[in-house]
Amino acid sequence: MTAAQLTLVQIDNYGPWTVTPEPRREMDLQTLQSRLFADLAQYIGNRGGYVFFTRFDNMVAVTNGLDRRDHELLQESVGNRYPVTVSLGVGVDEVPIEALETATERVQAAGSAQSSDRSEALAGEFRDGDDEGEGDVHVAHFDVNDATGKYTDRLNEFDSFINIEQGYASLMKYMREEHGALSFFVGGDNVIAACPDLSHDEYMGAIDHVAADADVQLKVGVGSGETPHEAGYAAKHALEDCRYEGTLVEFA
Ligand SMILES: Nc1nc2c(ncn2[C@@H]2O[C@H](COP(=O)(O)OP(=O)(O)OP(=O)(O)O)[C@@H](O)[C@H]2O)c(=O)[nH]1
Repeated sequence: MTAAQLTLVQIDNYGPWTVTPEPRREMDLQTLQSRLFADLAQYIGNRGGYVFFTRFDNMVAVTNGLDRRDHELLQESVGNRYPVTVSLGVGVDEVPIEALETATERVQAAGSAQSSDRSEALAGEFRDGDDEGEGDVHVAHFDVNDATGKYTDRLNEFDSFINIEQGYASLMKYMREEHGALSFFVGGDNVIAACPDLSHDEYMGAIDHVAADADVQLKVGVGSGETPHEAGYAAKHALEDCRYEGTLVEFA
């Protein structure tokens, strides 16, 4: 059986901190946020997980392979090195959005995002990493066809960005609503999605939808594995197969 373990990372009481004792310089906040994301990417990535920056004050991670102790150490390390702390909620489900719902409810139950009483909450269930038979996580790596020729080499960066973001917005909504999948922009023209077990036709449906809705042509490689890294790495290979075969959907 497939099951994704999702972790919501939420900075504790960040809103008030950004304006106390008076508004902080924006580029200092940007530096903090991007460094925190980089640290999470390294910590979680080294353990086979994936993390996405989403809104920076809240980040979403796929943490199959990370146990409670890994989460505790992450909180301790952030707390030691940053002027902010993070709360973590963890959920497990075949459908990624359901796992994230559970993870989110657990953080919300511990207190508001803007409560000075909540600090380093950790709540959740963890997949048993010892159980090899527990099943795979599915990762889809979407990429815009010839983004370089269509956008990067032709348009200014802002208009390229609008085109890519429109495709992303269309895809993320469709995948969430139709399949409970979570799609995240990861830079360039790339979107990585944590998905349930979907068929070739279901991925084709997503690609057709984005082409009609946002006039952006995607292709996708899909991989499965015990950890997000294994699944995502296989997905990258499948995407290379798309390039080689000239196809729009390939499974590793
Ligand atoms: N995050 C991430 N970004 C990537 C990856 N591969 C490419 N990119 C980004 O995507 C941009 C475009 O690269 P490609 O997707 O290879 O180029 P393309 O013009 O769309 O060509 P085709 O994908 O072959 O149609 C690059 O400048 C990178 O920023 C990847 O595996 N991960």
